[in-house]
Amino acid sequence: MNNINLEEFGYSDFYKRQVEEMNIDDKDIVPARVIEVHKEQYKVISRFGEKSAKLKGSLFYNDSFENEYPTVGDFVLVKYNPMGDDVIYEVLKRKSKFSRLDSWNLKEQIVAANFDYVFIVVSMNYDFNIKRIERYIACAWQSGGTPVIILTKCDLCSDYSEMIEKLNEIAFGIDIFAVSSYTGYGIDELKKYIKRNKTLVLLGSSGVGKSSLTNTLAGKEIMKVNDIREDDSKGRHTTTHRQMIFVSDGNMVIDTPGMREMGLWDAENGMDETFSDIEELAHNCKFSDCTHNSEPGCAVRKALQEDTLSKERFKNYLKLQKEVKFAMEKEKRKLKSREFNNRKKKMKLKWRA
Ligand SMILES: Nc1nc2c(ncn2[C@@H]2O[C@H](COP(=O)(O)OP(=O)(O)OP(=O)(O)O)[C@@H](O)[C@H]2O)c(=O)[nH]1
Ligand SMILES: [Zn+2]
Repeated sequence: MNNINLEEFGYSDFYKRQVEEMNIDDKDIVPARVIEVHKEQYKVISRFGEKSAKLKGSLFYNDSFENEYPTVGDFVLVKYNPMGDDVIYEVLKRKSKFSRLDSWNLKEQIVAANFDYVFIVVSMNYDFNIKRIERYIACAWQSGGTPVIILTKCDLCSDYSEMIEKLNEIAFGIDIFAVSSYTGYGIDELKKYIKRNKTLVLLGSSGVGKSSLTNTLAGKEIMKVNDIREDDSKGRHTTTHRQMIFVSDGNMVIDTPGMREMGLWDAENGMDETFSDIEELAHNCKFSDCTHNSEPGCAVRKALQEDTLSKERFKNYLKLQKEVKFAMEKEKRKLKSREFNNRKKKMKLKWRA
């Protein structure tokens, strides 16, 4: 691939101006966009095509990038190297970003940058939770992207007018779409976001249909969809490491593990509010770590017996709890081992110095 026009990949005046102000007189230093991040290795796209790149300075660790490590979606300046890896010199100011707190060193970790739209993906069949959607919206506005609400799996729901009504109350000025990746319903209306040089991120809990939607928009299978039985609505968490996905010419979806995790952190925080009645009951259980299974003095089971708590609701509570826990633990394990490796590397370098 050669002679790429980076503008088609979102390189707009906002970034161009930054570069102009730097007055660089080296012809080999060019703007590029980060499309993949591996341990020390990056993949960037510039006018010279797709290339491998490394950070300037130390191969392993670089203080000058401490707070500004490039992330997927970033526009950067690279020194073009026809013989090998390009060298990343500078991260340009971002127009939007999602970040989360790194659990190891409590630093901000940016998980996606420079997207235009934030698709808030909510499944109609069981995921609908207005409080959570409100938080997603707040998150999206804060990120600098434009939120769009997508209600998925509308083939499973004959009447969703009530959901739309509820959404209209909280989502001022935000476009709301009901779609089905199975029947294709509503997909055409989303096409206005699938434009050249636009970048999207998808925010939403596991199993709501983010991968399916991406595939449907692309018109081909780019992402693996894990089939679940609709009767138990459980999401699968086998999402592998993907990064920038090219849906159509110059239209991109950022899908990083960190981005997926955002939906989950939020789901956990949302547990309390969503099921505040059950959490409240649980306060009265004899044991503070009661699992509401067979422990004596369980207030939740008592409520179930007395029918003051519906079995259906309790089942949903357990479902969400299980989903969130499972996914969180997996992500945490991954994160820990990644951070452990990074620390090991830093230690080694200190040693050598
Ligand atoms: N009925 C119906 N099922 C759907 C639709 N879209 C996705 N599904 C199903 O929902 C399940 C989850 O879909 P995915 O696209 O993998 O969901 P995801 O949000 O990417 O999930 P994670 O990868 O776990 O984050 C799969 O079994 C899909 O077949 C839809 O429009 N209608
Ligand atoms: Zn209990």
